[in-house]
Amino acid sequence: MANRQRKYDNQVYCIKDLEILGSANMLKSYREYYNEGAMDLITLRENETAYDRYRIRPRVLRNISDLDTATTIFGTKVKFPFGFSPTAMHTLAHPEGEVATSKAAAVANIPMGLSNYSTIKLEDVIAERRDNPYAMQVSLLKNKDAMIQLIRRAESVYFSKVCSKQLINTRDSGAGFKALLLTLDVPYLGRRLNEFRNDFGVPKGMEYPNLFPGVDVTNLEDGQESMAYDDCADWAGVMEFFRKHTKLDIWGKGIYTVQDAELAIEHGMDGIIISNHGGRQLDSVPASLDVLREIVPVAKGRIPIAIDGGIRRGTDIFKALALGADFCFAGRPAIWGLAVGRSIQSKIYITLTRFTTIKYNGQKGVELAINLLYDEFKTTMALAGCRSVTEIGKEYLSLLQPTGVLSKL
Ligand SMILES: Cc1cc2nc3c(=O)[nH]c(=O)nc-3n(C[C@H](O)[C@H](O)[C@H](O)COP(=O)(O)O)c2cc1C
Ligand SMILES: CCCCCCC(=O)C(=O)O
Repeated sequence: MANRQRKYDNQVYCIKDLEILGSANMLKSYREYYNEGAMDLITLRENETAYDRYRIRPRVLRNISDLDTATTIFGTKVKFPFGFSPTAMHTLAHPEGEVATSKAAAVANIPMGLSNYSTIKLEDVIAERRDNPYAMQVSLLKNKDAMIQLIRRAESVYFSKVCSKQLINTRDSGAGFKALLLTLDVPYLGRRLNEFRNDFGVPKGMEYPNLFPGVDVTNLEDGQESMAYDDCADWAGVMEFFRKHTKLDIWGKGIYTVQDAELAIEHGMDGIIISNHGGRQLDSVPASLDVLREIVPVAKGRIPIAIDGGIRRGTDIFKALALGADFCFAGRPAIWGLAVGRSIQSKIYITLTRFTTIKYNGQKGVELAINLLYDEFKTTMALAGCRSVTEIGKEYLSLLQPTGVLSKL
């Protein structure tokens, strides 16, 4: 039983349970903002179901006693090939918001992408020394000053931090922001019908303290120019701007085609995330897993390839790696973990004999999400007979044809 954690809080045994319990803890308009996507949700659904078309082909008697799930991303060793995609406004799911998500990611030693629409200052998200890597997501805006001040702040958290009165160069420890994730697929926001139907809005006085510090975003007029997306952006201009303003690695997030993967390589990006924004931008685009299969034959080994969208199980992570991804991210599981955290009560000790109960523990909810995926991934590796992440390859998968026939990849 050593490899199995049988009892989880609140009867949550898999990410689906987490989704159900977390969703029940949220207001309808917030729940639908998080869980739904663009138009008829075709891509949103396919992101998940694409994984079900593959079957794992285990090998036996492989001596998996030294099984190692570790890998590297953004130049840093992490616990397993999984991290959090940047998602906006975590405080709508839990009052501790991105701080809770960050603490859980740090405890687990996995990477976290921080949205530029985070509702907590990036300096507070990384307030203590952490050894896991972070990536700052940047939307391409017309307002270049907003992006430049964001980059400066992300870099200064990365380069120098005072810990226990000692100045630490976090570049050496692996902590802090190591990369920018440029969101390439939002020249406009997608049409999310739930937001129209629910008249989705954020609470009065809310800010995006990383992009527009001090601005009450609920007071802005629709289409406010200072916050507008850059609909003139092109490859050369974007790369020139970011290379000029940062020393951090530059990853492109929102790659949907082989042609754009080629352009990312040609323009010297440091990595790509194959992503359709969790089905929230253009509906009817293919599942990200199907795009991965097209991109791997031309891009593998030339640029690090990550994927997000629909990853809900350890077997999904295994399948993406077997199809050639170097790393996997997911967005919504962190949100559901935060929301589940609303009903996790924790006892904290004040002295050796007295303790108090904290009602809301967002960090514990997010840790639950990570632990589930980690346990499932480790179990999958063990049962498939893979001792290290680099051993996972397409020989461990078959494609299940609609006829029921299994075909080799
Ligand atoms: C509620 C929500 C907010 C998001 N906000 C951002 C964002 O601010 N910037 C960004 O680049 N992507 C954003 N995304 C997209 C995620 O980074 C990621 O691509 C997506 O969640 C992956 O799909 P998954 O949720 O199925 O794992 C958001 C996604 C969700 C669900
Ligand atoms: C003006 C705030 C927009 C936040 C958008 C965040 C996002 O990308 C999402 O998918 O939602």
